[in-house]
Amino acid sequence: MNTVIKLKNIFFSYDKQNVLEDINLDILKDDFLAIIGPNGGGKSTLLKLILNLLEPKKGEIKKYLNKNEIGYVPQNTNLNIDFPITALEVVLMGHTPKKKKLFGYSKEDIACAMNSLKKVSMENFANNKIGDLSGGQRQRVFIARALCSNPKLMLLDEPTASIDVKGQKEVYDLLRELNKSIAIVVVSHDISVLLNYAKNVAHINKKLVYHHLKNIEEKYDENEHLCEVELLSALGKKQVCCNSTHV
Ligand SMILES: Nc1ncnc2c1ncn2[C@@H]1O[C@H](COP(=O)(O)OP(=O)(O)OP(=O)(O)O)[C@@H](O)[C@H]1O
Repeated sequence: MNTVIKLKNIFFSYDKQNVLEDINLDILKDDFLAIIGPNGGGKSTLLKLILNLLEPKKGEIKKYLNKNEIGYVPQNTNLNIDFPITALEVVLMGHTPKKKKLFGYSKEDIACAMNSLKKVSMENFANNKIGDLSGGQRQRVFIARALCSNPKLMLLDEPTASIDVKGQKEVYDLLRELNKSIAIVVVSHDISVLLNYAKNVAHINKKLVYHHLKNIEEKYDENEHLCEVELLSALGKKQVCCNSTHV
C-alpha cells in the first residue's frame, strides 16, 4: 500500500458556511506534498482534520498509520521564545517517556531527544536557550521534537514563516533529507522554495486542485521568488497532470 492517508469526499464547516468542500486527496508513503492557497482557504483546517483535532461533517479519512506515526509541527512556533527553556527541553516535551517519572527525565529519554537533535544537526545547541537561536535553528528544534515518536508522516504548518532565506533553505534541505524515509506535508505560502523540493502540490481554496510536479521539466532558480499566481500560471503553462479541477 503506497497511500498513508486517504481523504474521500471530505466536507467541513466551523458554522454553517463550508470551509472545505468535497476534498479528495491521497498522501503517499514517499510524498513531499506542498499545500498552498490563499489566506482562509482551509489549509490549516485540512491538517487539523488529518490530525483528528477536527471531525469532518461528511466524508471519510482513512489512515494507514498509527496515531503516533504522525508528527506535527504547528504554526507560530516563534511564540513564547522568551520562555527560558533549552532546545533539549523543547525536544523532551515531544517525547513520550518509556517509564513514567515524577520528576525530570530518564537517561533513555535524554538520549532519545539528543538523537532527534542529531537528526536535525542541532545536537551542539542542546543547552542553548530556544530564544537565543536563529529562526531556522529554532524551527529545526521543533522538527526534532516532532521526530521523537519516529513518525512515518510529518505535517508542518508554515515552517518557514518569518525565517530568512538562508534559514528557509536549511529547513527545506532538512525536510528533503527526512523525506528519504518520512512522508512530508507542508503548508506554505513560500512557493519558490517549495518548487525545488515538493513532489506534489495541493492548492486549497475551499476546493482542492492537485498537481503532480514530476511532469514539470523546467527548473526554477532556488533564489528566485515567485508569487502564488506566478507559480500557478507556470504550472498551467506546463500543463501538469491534474486529477481535479476548480469549479
Ligand atoms: N476555530 C475556528 N472557528 C471558526 N472559524 C474558523 C476557525 N478556524 C478557522 N476558521 C475559518 O475557517 C476558514 C479557513 O481557515 P484556515 O485557518 O483553515 O485557513 P488557512 O488556509 O490555513 O489560512 P492562513 O493561510 O491564513 O493560515 C477561514 O475563513 C477562517 O476564518
